[in-house]
Amino acid sequence: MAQSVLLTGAAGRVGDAILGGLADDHEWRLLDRDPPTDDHPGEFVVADITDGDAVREAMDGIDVVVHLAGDPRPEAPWDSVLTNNIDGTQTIFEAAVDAGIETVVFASSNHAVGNYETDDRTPDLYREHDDYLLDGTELPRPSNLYGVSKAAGETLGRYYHDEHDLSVACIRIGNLTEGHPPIDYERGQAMWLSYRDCAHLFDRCIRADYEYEIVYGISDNDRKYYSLERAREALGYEPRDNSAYYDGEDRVVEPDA
Ligand SMILES: NC(=O)C1=CN([C@@H]2O[C@H](COP(=O)(O)OP(=O)(O)OC[C@H]3O[C@@H](n4cnc5c(N)ncnc54)[C@H](O)[C@@H]3O)[C@@H](O)[C@H]2O)C=CC1
Ligand SMILES: O=C1O[C@H](COP(=O)(O)O)[C@@H](O)[C@H](O)[C@H]1O
Repeated sequence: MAQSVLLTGAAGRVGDAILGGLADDHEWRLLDRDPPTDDHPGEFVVADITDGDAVREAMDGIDVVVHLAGDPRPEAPWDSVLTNNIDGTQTIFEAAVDAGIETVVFASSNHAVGNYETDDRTPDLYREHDDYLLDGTELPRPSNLYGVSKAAGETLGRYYHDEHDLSVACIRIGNLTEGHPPIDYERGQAMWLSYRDCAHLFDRCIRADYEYEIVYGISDNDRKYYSLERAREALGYEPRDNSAYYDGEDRVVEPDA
C-alpha cells in the first residue's frame, strides 16, 4: 500500500536514489536544509532537522519517516556529527512520537562497525573466498566519530522503540554508487549498494511490518562481508545487483545484470 512518507535529507545522494526509483510509489513530503535544485515529487520543506517545531510540522499527516539527513563524511568533526547526526536524529525521533508516527527508517552506516575490519582480516575480508560475515547482531565498533554518531542513532532508535513503541529500521548502508561499483576499491565493491537496490530496500522498509531492526544495506555482492539474511527475512529485501557482474571498471560482464 502506498504510504505518506517524510524523507529528510531528500536533496542528497541517497534521497536521489530513493526518489529515482520510488517517486510514483508513495506520497512524498521532502525535507532538507538545502532547497531543491531539480524537479521533485510532492511538497518540499526547507528546514534544519535540529528545529523541533519545523520537523513536527513537517510530520503532520505522515505515516513513515525516512531519516537520511546528516553529515555523511567519514572524516566529519565531532561538532558537526554531534549537531547534525546525534542531536538532529534525536529531534526526529522525539517529533515522530509527538506526531503519532508509526515507523522511522534510519540511515545508519558501515562506519558504525568499520573497526571489525582489523589488519589481520583485511584485505582477505573483501574477497570472495573469505567467509567472515557480520550479521547486524554484533556490537557497534565504529571506525571514526561519524561512525560513533551512527551507532548513537541506532541506540536512539532502540530507545524510542522500547519506550515509545515506534517501529524502527536502521540500515547500515554500504557504498552507494550510481551506475557501477566503485573502481579500484575492493572494500567499496564488497559493500556496493546499487541505486535500484537502494530504492527497493527503502521501499521494503516503508511497507514491511517490524519492531526494531538493524540490517545491512548492500547489493548481493560475491565479495560481501555483511549478511543480507536479516534484511531478506524481516523486510523482504531481494537485491538484484552484484559488483561481481562488473569487470572492475564500469563494464557489465553478466548479460542479465
Ligand atoms: N552515500 C552513502 O554511500 C552512504 C550514506 N549513508 C548515510 O545516508 C544519509 C544520506 O547520505 P548521502 O545522501 O550520501 O549524503 P548527502 O550529503 O548527499 O545528503 C545529505 C543531505 O542531508 C542534508 N542535511 C545535512 N544536515 C542537515 C540538517 N541538519 N538539517 C537538514 N538537512 C540536512 C544535506 O543538505 C544533504 O542534502 C546520511 O545520513 C549518511 O550518513 C550511510 C552510509 C553510506
Ligand atoms: O557512511 C558512508 O559510507 C560510504 C562508504 O564509506 P567509504 O569510507 O568506503 O567511502 C561513504 O562513501 C559515504 O560518504 C558515507 O556516508
